[in-house]
Amino acid sequence: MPLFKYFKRAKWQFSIVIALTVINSGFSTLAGIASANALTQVTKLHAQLFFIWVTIMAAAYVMYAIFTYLISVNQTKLKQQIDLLIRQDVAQKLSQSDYQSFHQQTTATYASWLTNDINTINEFGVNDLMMIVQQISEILLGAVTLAYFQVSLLATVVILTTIMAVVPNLFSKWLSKRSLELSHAQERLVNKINDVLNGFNTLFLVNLPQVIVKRINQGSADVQKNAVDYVKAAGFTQAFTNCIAYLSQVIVLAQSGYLILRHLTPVGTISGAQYFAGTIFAELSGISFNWQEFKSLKPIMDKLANIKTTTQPDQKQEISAKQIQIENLSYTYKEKRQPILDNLNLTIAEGKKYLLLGDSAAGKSTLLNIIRGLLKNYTGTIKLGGIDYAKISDTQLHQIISYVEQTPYIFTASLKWNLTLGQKVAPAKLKQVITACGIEQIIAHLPAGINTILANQGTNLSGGQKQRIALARALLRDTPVYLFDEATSSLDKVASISLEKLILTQKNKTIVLVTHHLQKETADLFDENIVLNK
Ligand SMILES: Nc1ncnc2c1ncn2[C@@H]1O[C@H](COP(=O)(O)OP(=O)(O)OP(=O)(O)O)[C@@H](O)[C@H]1O
Repeated sequence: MPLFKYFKRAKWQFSIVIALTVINSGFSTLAGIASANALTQVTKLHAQLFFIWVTIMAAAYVMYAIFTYLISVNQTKLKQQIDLLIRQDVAQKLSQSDYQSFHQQTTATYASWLTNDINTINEFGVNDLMMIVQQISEILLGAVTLAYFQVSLLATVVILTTIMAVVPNLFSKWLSKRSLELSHAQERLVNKINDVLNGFNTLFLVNLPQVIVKRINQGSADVQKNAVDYVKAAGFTQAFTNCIAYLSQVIVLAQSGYLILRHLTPVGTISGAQYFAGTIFAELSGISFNWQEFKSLKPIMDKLANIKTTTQPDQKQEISAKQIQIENLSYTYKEKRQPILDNLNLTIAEGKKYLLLGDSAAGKSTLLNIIRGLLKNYTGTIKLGGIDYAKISDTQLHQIISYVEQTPYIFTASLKWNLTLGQKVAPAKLKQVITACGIEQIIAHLPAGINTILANQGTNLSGGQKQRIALARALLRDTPVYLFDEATSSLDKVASISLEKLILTQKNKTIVLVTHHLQKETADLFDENIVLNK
C-alpha cells in the first residue's frame, strides 16, 4: 500500500503515537485485571486487598485518560505531517507535468484530489491505521491476560479470532470499488461547483441564477448516492464482523461460567473473561473493518501516485541562433476531423518582426501554441537554432520564447509579484518596464501602490490593465523571442498603438504578433506578414 511510505517518512511522529498507544493499552489492561481481582477478593471477603485493587483500577483509568489526550494531540501532528507530505508529492508531480498531461484533468479535479481525497486518506488511512495499532496492542495484552486467568480461554479466543480475520476479506473488493466511485463523485461535484460559479456573471445577466442551484444540487445528489452506497458496503461489512464478535463474546462467557462452576478457576475470572473477551472481539471486529477500509484507499493512493510527469530531453548544447524553422507542419485536434494547420512551411528569422494574419479560427493561436511548446502532437518538424524541438526541454524553450496572451492570468498576490512572478529583478529595470508599459497609472490608483494585493484573480482590474501587466511581465523576462496573441486587444487605440510600437521596436528581439486590428501607425514596423487561411 503506497500510504505506508508516508508513515515511513513521518517515522518520528508515527513512533511516538505507537509508543503512547501501546502504553495506553497497558493501562486499560491493568484496569481490567484490577477489576477481576477486586471481584475475586470481594467474594473472599478480603477488604484490604479489595480496596488495593480498586485503587489500582482507579489509577489505571486516570493514566488511561491522560494518555488518550496525549495520543490525540500526537495523532493530529502525524496526520498533518502525512497530509503535508502527500500534498507536497502531488504538487511536485503536477509541477513536472507538461501542458497536455496537466490539462488531461481540470483544475477542479486536482483541487478535489488535494482536499477531498486527502480528507478521505486522513479518515480511512491514518485514523484507521492508528486504530489498528491500538487494537492490536489491546488484543495482544488481552490474550495474555486471558491465558493468565485460564489457558483454555486463550485457545477458544485464537480459534474465533482466526474466523474473524478471514471473513471480512470477502468484502474487500466491494469496499475498494465503492471508495473509488465516491472519490470520482466528489471530483465531479467540485468541477460542477467551479463551472457554475465561474459562470456566475453569464447566468446572472440572463436571469438564470437558478442554474447554479440546480447544477450544484445535481452534483450533491451524485455525491450523496455514492456516499450512501459506500456506507452500505462499509456498514454491511462492519455489521457482519460485529455479529461474529458478539457471538464470540457469548461463547467465551459461557466457557468461563462452565470453568467456575467446575471450580477450575476463581470467580473473578467471569469479570476478567467478560472484560477481555469483550475487548478482544470488539477490537478484532474493529480491526478487520478498519483494515478493509484502509485497503479501500489503494485506488486513491494509486491515482495520486500515477500522476503523469514528463521526462524532458536532456539537451546540454546551448541553443545559439534563435531562428525558428517550420517544415511540413500539420496539426489536427483530437476532436476534429480536418487539420487546422496543413503542411505549413515557415522560417521565423532572428530579430525580425512578423505580423501573423488569418481569418478567425484559421489556426493562429494553435500555431503559437505549437511554437511555444504547449502542443506537441503535431506532424512535421520545428527547429530552434537548428535543433529539433523534440530534443529541447520545455525549460530551455521557455528561456528563449515568451508568450503574451489576450486574457492573462492574474494571481491573487501583489502587483509587484504579478510582474516579477516572485523572481529577483533589478529595481532600475523594473522601473523602466513599469514606465514603458504604462503601469504607473495603475499603481497610482492602488491603495498600497505596487504592493497592493490584486484580489480574486484581478477582478478589480480592467482587461486593458491586465494586458499591460502581462506585457510588462513578459518584457521583464527578457527572452530573445516573443509571441503576442492579440495581447493589446482590450486597450484603446492610442494605448494599443503605443504598446505595439514598444513591442515592435525591441532591438534584436524576434516578434510574432497576432492582431485583428492592424493599425496604420505600426504597419511599417513589421518586416513580414505570415498569412494563415482556412
Ligand atoms: N483545445 C482545442 N480543442 C479542439 N479544437 C480547438 C482547440 N483550440 C482551438 N480549436 C479549434 O481550432 C480552430 C483554430 O483555433 P485557433 O484558436 O487556433 O484560431 P485563431 O486563428 O487563433 O482564431 P481567432 O482569430 O478567432 O482567435 C478553431 O476551429 C477552434 O475551434
